[in-house]
Amino acid sequence: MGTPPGGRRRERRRGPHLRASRLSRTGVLLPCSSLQDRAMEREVQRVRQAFLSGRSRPLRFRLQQLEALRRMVQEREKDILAAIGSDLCKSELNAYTQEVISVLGEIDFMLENLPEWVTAKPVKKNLLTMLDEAYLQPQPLGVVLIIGAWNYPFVLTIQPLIGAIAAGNAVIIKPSELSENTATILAKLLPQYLDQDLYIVINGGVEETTELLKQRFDHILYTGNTAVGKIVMEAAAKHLTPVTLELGGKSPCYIDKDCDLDIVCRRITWGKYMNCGQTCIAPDYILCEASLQNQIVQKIKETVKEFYGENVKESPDYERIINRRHFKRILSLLEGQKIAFGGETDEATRYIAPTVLTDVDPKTKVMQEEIFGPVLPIVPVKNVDEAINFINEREKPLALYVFSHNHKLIKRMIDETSSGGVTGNDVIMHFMLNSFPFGGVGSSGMGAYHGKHTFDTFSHQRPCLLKSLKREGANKLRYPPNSQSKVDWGKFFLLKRFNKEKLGLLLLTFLGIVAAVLVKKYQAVLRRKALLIFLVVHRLRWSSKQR
Ligand SMILES: NC(=O)c1ccc[n+]([C@@H]2O[C@H](COP(=O)([O-])OP(=O)(O)OC[C@H]3O[C@@H](n4cnc5c(N)ncnc54)[C@H](O)[C@@H]3O)[C@@H](O)[C@H]2O)c1
Ligand SMILES: CCCCCCCC=O
Repeated sequence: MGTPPGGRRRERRRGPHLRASRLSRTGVLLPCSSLQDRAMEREVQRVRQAFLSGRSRPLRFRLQQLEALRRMVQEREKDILAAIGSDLCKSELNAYTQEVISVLGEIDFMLENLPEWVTAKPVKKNLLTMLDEAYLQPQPLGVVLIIGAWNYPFVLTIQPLIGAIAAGNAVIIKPSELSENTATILAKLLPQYLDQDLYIVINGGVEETTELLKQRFDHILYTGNTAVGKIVMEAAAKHLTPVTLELGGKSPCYIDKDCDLDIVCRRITWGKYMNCGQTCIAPDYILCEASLQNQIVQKIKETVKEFYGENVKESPDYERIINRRHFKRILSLLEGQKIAFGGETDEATRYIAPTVLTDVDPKTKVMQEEIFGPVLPIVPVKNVDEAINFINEREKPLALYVFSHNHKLIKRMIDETSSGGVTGNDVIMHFMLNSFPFGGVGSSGMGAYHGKHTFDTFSHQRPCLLKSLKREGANKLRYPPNSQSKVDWGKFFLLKRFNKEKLGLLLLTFLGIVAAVLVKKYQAVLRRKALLIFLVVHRLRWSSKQR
């Protein structure tokens, strides 16, 4: 890992030093802005040409690229863990469990399921199309832009990449400049393992991201804050590019009286202070009855000691705030608050101790913005009704947590509120199940990914209807001149619903036709005649019922 916890840390220059270099295949950038614009355009063009060559589409190629990506993660594991470690002061073990495992699991899942996902799926047909071929064919969208976040800089960039490759797209990856070491290692390693024209990394700061966003993409997946999410969506709108926005928000955590507080506080402590609170789905604040407050503080305090020892600063499991700007922002949230526990800070190492605030006034700053740091406010409420109102009066959060032995209460919370995802009696864990789509709702985001959902996000489900140039007789019904009889036939074909009995009858008719096909000489004629007789009989019965 990089700088050891508690050791001296150098505040790195971010953005500017990345900008002060030339844009190349390994993802570094030019100094002069007009040169940079053109270079950016050329890079996107190069990726588009590679996509148009068609080589990203065959299943075999996608599987090979995913296998190469898995090899990269396995062979260069130490470098990847060191980069993550330097960015967030994270131990190798934590970097592995919080980032690398999910990536490996996602690649394996794709490799296992991709052959099935890429195949065309037949769809249900109606009377009009029953003799035609009708199926959905997933197809790649084209050139996808992935803008990553710094808080889990590896998994939040590579997990979408896996799905984009699986879906057959070309991809431009823009890692966050705040996690500079991971950004650099991605730009170095990816071209060594993946097709160098189809999948490229572009590094840089806000200026470069702004420039990049002027280009036309076929989909943009952005992970980060809501304000930048709006900038991304506005830029995408200029090209009518669809977006997936993985944003943040204040994820509430309601603790009911009827629960086991020891277990509840252990789970909350884990989810809140992991990665020093810099987790998009960390419980942002607690809602509970005032009488529970002191016990919760006490139990969180005990758990912090159990997890990180007497001196949290020395724990290899406790990370640091990403930069000075965020450090100062989090400190400003403590002003005027009652610190029940924690509150120690060290600017030189960007250390903020696990902290709990009690009796927090909802009007204060700490309750107005996403905390994204190791500060946990407790807001007392009278009961579950007040908690539900509290949540519903605010923006829709990315996650919601509710703790109770009372299953009905949990269900009620789910029914009467809205959030990107929910976990009952735990935190974070819905992120780990890739059959769930991961994403927000309202101001916490739009669209989702993980597992098959990523494949779907980066695919177009193309409806394909293949008709024969024969059987023109039936088509006469839709050609002018129109008549009442044609309208009646049209109504029959489009509005008629068969119940199960009638479907059975239809099946029998077809079986009869099949038998006829086997024994008779003129099978095609027979089949059409039998079908016609069946349809005429049904149409007449249906018309007489209508009257
Ligand atoms: N939903 C999720 O999966 C998820 C995951 C991680 C983080 N988040 C959210 O991200 C937020 C923290 O990340 P952050 O906001 O510090 O990320 P950030 O500021 O690093 O932004 C991420 C990317 O946006 C670009 N960017 C920043 N400002 C820009 C601008 N003005 N114009 C164009 N591009 C710009 C950056 O270059 C970077 O690549 C939190 O709100 C957190 O909840 C969400
Ligand atoms: C093991 C925990 C991973 C959590 C990742 C959350 C992504 C959002 O910040």
